[in-house]
Amino acid sequence: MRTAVLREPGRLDIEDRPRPDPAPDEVLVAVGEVGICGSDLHYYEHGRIGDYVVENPLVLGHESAGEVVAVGERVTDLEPGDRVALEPGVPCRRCAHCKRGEYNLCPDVTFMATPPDDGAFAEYVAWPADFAYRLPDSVSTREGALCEPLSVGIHVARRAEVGVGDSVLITGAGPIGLLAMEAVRSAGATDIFVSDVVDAKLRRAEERGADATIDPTEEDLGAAVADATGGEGVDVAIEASGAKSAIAGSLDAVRRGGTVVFVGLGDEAEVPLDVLDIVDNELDVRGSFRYRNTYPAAIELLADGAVDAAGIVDFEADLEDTDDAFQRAMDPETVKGMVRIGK
Ligand SMILES: NC(=O)c1ccc[n+]([C@@H]2O[C@H](COP(=O)([O-])OP(=O)(O)OC[C@H]3O[C@@H](n4cnc5c(N)ncnc54)[C@H](O)[C@@H]3O)[C@@H](O)[C@H]2O)c1
Ligand SMILES: C[C@@H](O)[C@H](N)C(=O)O
Repeated sequence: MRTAVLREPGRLDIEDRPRPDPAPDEVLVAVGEVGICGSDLHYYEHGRIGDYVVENPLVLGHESAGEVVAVGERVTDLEPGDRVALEPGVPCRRCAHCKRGEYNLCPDVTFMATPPDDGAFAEYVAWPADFAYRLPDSVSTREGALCEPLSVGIHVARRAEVGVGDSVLITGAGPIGLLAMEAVRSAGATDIFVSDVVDAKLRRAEERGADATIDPTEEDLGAAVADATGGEGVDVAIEASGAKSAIAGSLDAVRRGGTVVFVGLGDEAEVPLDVLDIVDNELDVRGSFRYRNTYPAAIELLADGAVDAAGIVDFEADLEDTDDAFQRAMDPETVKGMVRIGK
């Protein structure tokens, strides 16, 4: 089968590899579409993310969906012909976190395209059947692949406990910020503000229904949000850029008693926080890491037409052109590129 393999930073080669066989609990999936994520781009550019270093050739891609072509002998609920979205992180199922149900925190997770585990820029992937979710006819294979970043958005909306009528600020209008916007809207948020430093991203957020957009290089984020909320601040701020200034700005923009959730992963891990401000204003400050139990909700939301995930896509490319597609995806105005492999 053909695969796109990262052998050294800045170079993806198309290579033949043996087609995997499904284990007894696995399905063999003919991959249809795969999204290019910021973390794929980071491995492509730098060959590492923090302690995860690409030491051996690595197949990138973890936002994937496709068609089941074979099932292992113990798989009873999927069959060849089913289209499925693949949840890329498979936890150990045994540790304390897994037992508590917070399997996204499992330290022994196998996560596609995270060294040393290969991802989905390949014609076939063998994957545990319970992490493959059947797609109804009303959900396209592309939308199935986008269940992954949508899941990040759903988890952050859940972590923020967004409620009906809430006002929400989202800093960063990349795929995560834009899909968090879809998730918080479907959770009942009515006033959604989005900030970004790239004009095209702000326009994109407006087209997709943001009530107001803010460029923090042109106006003070906290002041702009205060103006728009009668001086009070938003109920919830979701930080989805990783930028140091947005981290501080999201704390300024939230109302007393409000909630700030950090989902962005910046290059700088240490950022000064005014703890007295957090205490005095009784803020809930939380992190949000990947997701758990979100795929069924993502698929339901897509099937109901409650969220638009495919609308974030700027372009698609064939597997052979994955390297070019990565170059295009690095343009700051691009939100999402997809690689089409099969049906
Ligand atoms: N916690 C998790 O589980 C998780 C999962 C996926 C991605 N992430 C992280 O979430 C962040 C968003 O992911 P993405 O794929 O959308 O990334 P992205 O790089 O495509 O989007 C980030 C956006 O933030 C904007 N930005 C930069 N500086 C800003 C500022 N000061 N204020 C407002 N916006 C600013 C950029 O212009 C860009 O549009 C990244 O840091 C990523 O690493 C975290
Ligand atoms: C969750 C996923 O989208 C993210 N890029 C990660 O590797 O953690």
